[in-house]
Amino acid sequence: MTATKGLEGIVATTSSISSIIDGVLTYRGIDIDDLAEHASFEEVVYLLWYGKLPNKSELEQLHADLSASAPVADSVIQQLKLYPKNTNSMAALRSAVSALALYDEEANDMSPAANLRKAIRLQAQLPTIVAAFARIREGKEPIAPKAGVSVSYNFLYMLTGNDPEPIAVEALDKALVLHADHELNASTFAARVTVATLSDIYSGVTSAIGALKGPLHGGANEAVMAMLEEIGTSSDVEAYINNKLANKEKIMGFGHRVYKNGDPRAKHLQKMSRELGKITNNMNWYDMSIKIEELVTGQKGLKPNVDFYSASVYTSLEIPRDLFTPIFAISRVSGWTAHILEQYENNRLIRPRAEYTGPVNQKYVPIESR
Ligand SMILES: CC(=O)SCCNC(=O)CCNC(=O)[C@H](O)C(C)(C)COP(=O)(O)OP(=O)(O)OC[C@H]1O[C@@H](n2cnc3c(N)ncnc32)[C@H](O)[C@@H]1OP(=O)(O)O
Ligand SMILES: O=C([O-])CC(=O)C(=O)O
Repeated sequence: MTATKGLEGIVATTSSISSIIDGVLTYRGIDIDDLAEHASFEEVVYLLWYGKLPNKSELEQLHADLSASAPVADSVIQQLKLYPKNTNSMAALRSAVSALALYDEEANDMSPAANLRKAIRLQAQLPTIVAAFARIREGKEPIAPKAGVSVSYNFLYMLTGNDPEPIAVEALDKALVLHADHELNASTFAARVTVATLSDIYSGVTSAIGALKGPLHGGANEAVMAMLEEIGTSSDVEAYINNKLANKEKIMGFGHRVYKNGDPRAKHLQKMSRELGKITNNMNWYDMSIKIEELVTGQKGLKPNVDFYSASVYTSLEIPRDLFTPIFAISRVSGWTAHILEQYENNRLIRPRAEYTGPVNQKYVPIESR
């Protein structure tokens, strides 16, 4: 038995949800470029869950269901108020999502219909939790979700209490479309491993949030912004990046386990970053990002991944840096739940093997002889 480090190249499941073939990302067979251009986030959520684009009435029903499910149990909001004010935002989200299960009477109902209802509640309630957490830690009251608006609109509204600008809603919506699913990435795999024991959907999503939090995965978008802030201006980019590369340090937001010729989502986010920079009259983050890309791609051949330009996009939308990864979760919960439902449909326990590298032929030594 020989281990493959990081399971690179191992095909661990079949799935009909999303694919990356020859560098092309599709959701249910539709190219991400097509979806980024034309689809709303809710259409993508429907596509991931049901395997087809919704017609008008199906989409209206999904909007209505998400709207009706967006309010979060008051007990969970009260718990958020008890978290230390400096709690890591992904730790808060992980804990609150785990707590949602305690107040859901269907939490352990494993029927497909109940699991779909829980997927809707999870999709609807993650934005409410993230926005409530962001306000509570600033000493403000959470804002109740608004009925009849999109997930993107509602999230921005609940964050600030103001009706967001259409351009901001459009930008966030496109970012959510781009982040919704990604084959067997680490957090989706974590979700599938958890529910393959026939554990519940809340346990699966809680595992996934824990996996997304790390800086090698979803946490990279916050690390990118921390880097941009640390560098400060375009004129300091070259020295900073050269020094990092000389020290063999990783540049966050670059590289990918699967894409070696570039992440197809990055160009959409780069374009959004430029457009939002122009609109907000602050091209600094975009200009720095372009310079970093030139240096890292030029010297290492590494291309930006989805996390790189999303950092400057969210900053232009005036979203605090430590909400970037929770926003990733707000989008990716659509993919996680689609994969969880698919796992339940055709389940088998996921239990690989380890190549043992420890000592052999050891004997128990009585404690007085050690
Ligand atoms: C949504 C997402 O999860 S997208 C990924 C987000 N993560 C990041 O942006 C973090 C930075 N990137 C990375 O750490 C990696 O590229 C990963 C984790 C994304 C992929 O990792 P792996 O497939 O395991 O590649 P691995 O880390 O082994 O890198 C291969 C080589 O490229 C180098 N490399 C990979 N990424 C980077 C980077 N961002 N900066 C500098 N060097 C890098 C590694 O140091 C390694 O070099 P070596 O062979 O000389 O040791
Ligand atoms: O697929 C991966 O390994 C990481 C990624 O880009 C994602 O989850 O969107």
